[in-house]
Amino acid sequence: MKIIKFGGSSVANPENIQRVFSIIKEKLKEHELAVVFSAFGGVTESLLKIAQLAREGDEAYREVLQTLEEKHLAIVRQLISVQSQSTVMTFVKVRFKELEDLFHGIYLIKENSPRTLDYVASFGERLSAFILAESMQGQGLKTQFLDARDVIRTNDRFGQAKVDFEVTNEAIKNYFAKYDGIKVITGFISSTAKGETTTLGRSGSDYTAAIFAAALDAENLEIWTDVSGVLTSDPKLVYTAFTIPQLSYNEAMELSHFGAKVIFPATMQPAMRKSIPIYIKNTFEPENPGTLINGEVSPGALIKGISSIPNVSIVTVQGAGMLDSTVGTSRVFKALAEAKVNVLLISQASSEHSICLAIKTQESYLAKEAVEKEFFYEIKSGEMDKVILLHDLATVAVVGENMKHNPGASGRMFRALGRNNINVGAIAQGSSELNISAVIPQPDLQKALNALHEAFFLSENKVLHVFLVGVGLIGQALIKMIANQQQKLRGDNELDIQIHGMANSRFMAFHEDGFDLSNPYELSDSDEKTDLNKFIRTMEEMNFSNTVFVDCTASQDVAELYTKILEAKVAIVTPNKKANSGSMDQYRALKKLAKKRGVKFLYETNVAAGLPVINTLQDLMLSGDRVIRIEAVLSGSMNYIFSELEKGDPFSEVVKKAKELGFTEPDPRDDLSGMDVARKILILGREAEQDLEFDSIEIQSMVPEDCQNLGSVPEFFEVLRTHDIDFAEMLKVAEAKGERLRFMATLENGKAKVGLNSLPIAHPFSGLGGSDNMILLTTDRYKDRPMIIRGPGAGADVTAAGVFADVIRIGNYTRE
Ligand SMILES: NC(=O)C1=CN([C@@H]2O[C@H](COP(=O)(O)OP(=O)(O)OC[C@H]3O[C@@H](n4cnc5c(N)ncnc54)[C@H](O)[C@@H]3O)[C@@H](O)[C@H]2O)C=CC1
Ligand SMILES: N[C@@H](CC=O)C(=O)O
Repeated sequence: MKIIKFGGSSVANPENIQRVFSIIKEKLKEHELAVVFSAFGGVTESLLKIAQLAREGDEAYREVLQTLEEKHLAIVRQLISVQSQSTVMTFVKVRFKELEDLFHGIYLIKENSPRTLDYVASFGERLSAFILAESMQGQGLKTQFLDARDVIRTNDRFGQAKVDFEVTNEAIKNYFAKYDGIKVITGFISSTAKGETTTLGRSGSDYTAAIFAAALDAENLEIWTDVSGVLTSDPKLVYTAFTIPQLSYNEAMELSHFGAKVIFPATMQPAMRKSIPIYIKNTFEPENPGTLINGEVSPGALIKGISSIPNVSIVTVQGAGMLDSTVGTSRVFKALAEAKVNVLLISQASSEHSICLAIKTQESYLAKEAVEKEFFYEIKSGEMDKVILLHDLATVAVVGENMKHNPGASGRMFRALGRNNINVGAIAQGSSELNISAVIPQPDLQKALNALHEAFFLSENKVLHVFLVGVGLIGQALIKMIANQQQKLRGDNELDIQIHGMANSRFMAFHEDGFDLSNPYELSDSDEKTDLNKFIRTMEEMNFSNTVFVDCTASQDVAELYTKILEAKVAIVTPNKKANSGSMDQYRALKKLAKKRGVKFLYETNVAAGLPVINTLQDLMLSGDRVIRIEAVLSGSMNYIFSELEKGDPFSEVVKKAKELGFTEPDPRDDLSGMDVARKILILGREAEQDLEFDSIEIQSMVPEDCQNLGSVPEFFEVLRTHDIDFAEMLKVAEAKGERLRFMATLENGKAKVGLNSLPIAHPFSGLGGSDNMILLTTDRYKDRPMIIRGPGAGADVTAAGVFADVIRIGNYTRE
């Protein structure tokens, strides 16, 4: 014998009901069955709502009741053939007439006792199970409708009645011995010895099914619902959550205590006592094996699932009065029990001076009142403090029997939370080592769940969630690189990089599961106009763990958002120099903020694209070196322009070519004016721990005066042409001296200079061609011969590769 139970969503409408019938018919091929039904979806809520309206004297109750009757009659019409409809129609109409009288009574006497409400609610299952039994009969199945009030005996605690198992088990066995056919049973309802209708409380229909399974020593119990079993975490918050194939009874109970909603612990008890396996299955995906809950502890994974409870408060009771812990603690719990406050988690410091309780926020005020009343005199005398409430919190719990005697689970849990800057307010671990739970800030809940899910279930693959602003030359090259390397990184590096948000100056788009990079997304297809604040808001709302904001623009507006981004504990990677070349105070503030928030702010490509200049300088400084002098060619475009000029092409053409090759800034005047190089030497100076402001840099501009204030770049090129001859002349003068023109930056004694230099052929910079950069670092340690870093310092690929390397660095940093 199998007991199968279908919840309200499974029987919400005729289409779903037909699915249920198919499942039943399939099962009947191999097993004897008894079926428990909940009320049709939404019916119990409607009945209770009508009772409330009637009690409030609101005549609208009649209309809602009529709609409910029509809903049932419509189901009858659709499920039962015209010839067989009349008995069922009469059954339904008689029940609704009774309900009408009942509600009229409530309307008149304005009273809704728990006893009345139980009776009202009972109609939901009585109607659904009867209609479904008749309908199954119509489909050729031999059924026997059973109103569970005839067999389940309870006390008179209306709303949450306690079952008398001795009487109930006997009655069930007798009933099953007496009647043939598939028993179609009302869930949720029961009765007292006096015949008063009672209900079994939350998830009462599951409980009904478990009671029957235990009484009949069923082979197993199947709970059919609208999700595919118990998932590793809440799928609305963790998109990678998956079905747990098997759970022990203890694991299932622990998961549901901490918020997993599929099964309610009390309902499992009767089946658990008899070691009856419970399957949680999905009516809408019957082929999915779902979750098996039984007495076994399956080997393997350290934990089975992660559950959470939102809207939690910490209630702290403290003071010398607690020092006699046996008395203090017991008085706290007595007061809470009397106030019917449910305690989710308890944490007590070894000093026994205080006790910390996690309680649902809506009950926390009651808890405070109850405890302060209990300790009234101690608080008055100063022996105890007033109860402290801390709100806007949530609990997360990792659950699994394999944590028992296996070190590492708590380390992994708190490392994952710590790496994601999630503050832990209280911790508890039962001595059974079945769960470790922590209280965290509510706004961090989704991030925490994802971080834990990754740490425990996807630990081989660290997921990095990227939000990219600036999908121009560098941004596009970066996307291509990530797309090409995605598989390899997943395999060899166990790093999964997903892009969830993209924006250029016109449009933005988001993808919760990550864009499919093998199929490039065109931002122009998005109908969402770029709004940078909204971009950041959406990124925050997605609340992923390990989030990286990548800025591939040259925009000041984007740079100004960095503070907000770092405040949100999101890492930043950028080739954009604007933020680091603002004021010294701002530069320091960003670094300080990143450190404070524990997130990375990486900008290796601010100087010399992908060449390792900034990291090298930082390493030198960290290891105690001191920079004496920096001499450098820091502009790929300017080096290209002046070295190509030597081949005889006109200056304006060479500049155009540098732009086409992706060496220049979006506006090439930023290069020619020396501004871009000035920003770079400023950043290098600051990395060398020197206090430098942009205004102090001596800059020689190569932009002719009449080109400076022109609007568009094409206009600029037009006018620049008229100066080709001047640049050709400049080159001629240098060549006549046997020298080369190179655009250089120097920093010495706190003074930075940027400009064009005529250099002897033997100078190391004279040999530089193409977009090459060269940086000579003279330091205390590299005094006789400077350290040299040389290579291509501009271009889409080398820059994107540098940005990519910074992103990967963050992936490695966030790894356990
Ligand atoms: N080209 C190179 O070799 C190197 C470039 N860089 C830096 O990389 C950055 C990007 O350069 P490119 O890709 O060449 O520029 P680009 O002009 O090709 O692309 C810039 C992108 O940013 C977007 N954008 C601009 N302002 C925006 C705003 N306010 N909001 C949203 N999107 C905005 C544009 O729509 C475009 O998609 C610049 O900061 C540049 O200095 C750094 C090292 C080398
Ligand atoms: N425009 C720059 C590239 C980025 O920094 C250059 O020419 O070097």
